[in-house]
Amino acid sequence: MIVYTPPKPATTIPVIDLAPSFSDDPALKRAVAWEIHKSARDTGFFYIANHGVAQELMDGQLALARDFFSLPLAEKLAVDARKSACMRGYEVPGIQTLDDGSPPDLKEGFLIGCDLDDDHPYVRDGVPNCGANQWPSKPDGFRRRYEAYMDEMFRVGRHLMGLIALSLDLPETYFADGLAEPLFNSRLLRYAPQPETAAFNQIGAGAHTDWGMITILLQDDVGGLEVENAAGEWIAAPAIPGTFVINLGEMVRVLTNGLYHANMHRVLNNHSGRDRFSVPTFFDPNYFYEVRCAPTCLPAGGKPDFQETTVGGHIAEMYRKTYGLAA
Ligand SMILES: O=C(O)CCC(=O)C(=O)O
Ligand SMILES: [Fe+2]
Repeated sequence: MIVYTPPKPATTIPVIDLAPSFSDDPALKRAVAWEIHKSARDTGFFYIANHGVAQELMDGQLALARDFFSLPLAEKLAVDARKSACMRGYEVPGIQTLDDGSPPDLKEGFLIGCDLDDDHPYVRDGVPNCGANQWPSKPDGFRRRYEAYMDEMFRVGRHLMGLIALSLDLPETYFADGLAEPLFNSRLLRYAPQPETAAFNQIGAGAHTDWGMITILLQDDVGGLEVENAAGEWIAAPAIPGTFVINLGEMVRVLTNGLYHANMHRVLNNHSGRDRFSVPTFFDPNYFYEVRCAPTCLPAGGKPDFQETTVGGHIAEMYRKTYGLAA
């Protein structure tokens, strides 16, 4: 097991330069993996810079969100997620409650995931949350633009999973079995300025932890994302030009026996007077990949504290809970 103790509760989220991790020099890769290790032991959040995603593509994806949400309501409702058995498409404000017990989130969204047609064995077998996307006819090129963005998210997601493996003293290819066809969900989000009439504790996105392995978040310059540190204080994760925010989800806790954190975070949009747009992409190994404690995260003879689980099963369960779909 790797010995490291975070010195004190974080007050900021670190920026990790990925450039050396694309080199063939193992020492350079390991140095980046070590930076990931430290932030994963701390808040489980870090920014990545020099990831290779073109600024144009990042700006274009935020523009796609703005263009879609600016459509008249009737056009957005043409792809209403409530019509989709696998929750794809437009999410009206208030449809999700990420913080159980609080009022619904104020955000408005659009969700895509693995695009599986009716003949796919998962769909035929009724595997929860599997099926086809609902693509809107406007704005122009919506599907092409979103898919081009996702190609890059797959590249970054696979690369990060390799670095996370290295950061745990595992081979870089440790997750390769599960990453040929990753399970992913990605969403466009719009956070209108919080109305004065909002209920107590009703915010853009209620406090929650993410459900899968890693989240790759693109955000505009409005700000409002906050992360809970080890002292229980909310610290800001403001926009830093050219970066993505990466955070670890609940599956990483299982993988590392709690060594790496999947911290609470939330979104407020109280002060800007503008809409905030963001694009979180949830990147995971395939649906039936079994997540269990990695051999390097247990002392010899130790028993893991967390039950092993499949990525897809856990995510489907969390959809049911947060969208009020529980049977
Ligand atoms: O919009 C954001 O900045 C974060 C969104 C988020 O935490 C989520 O969708 O899980
Ligand atoms: Fe989240």
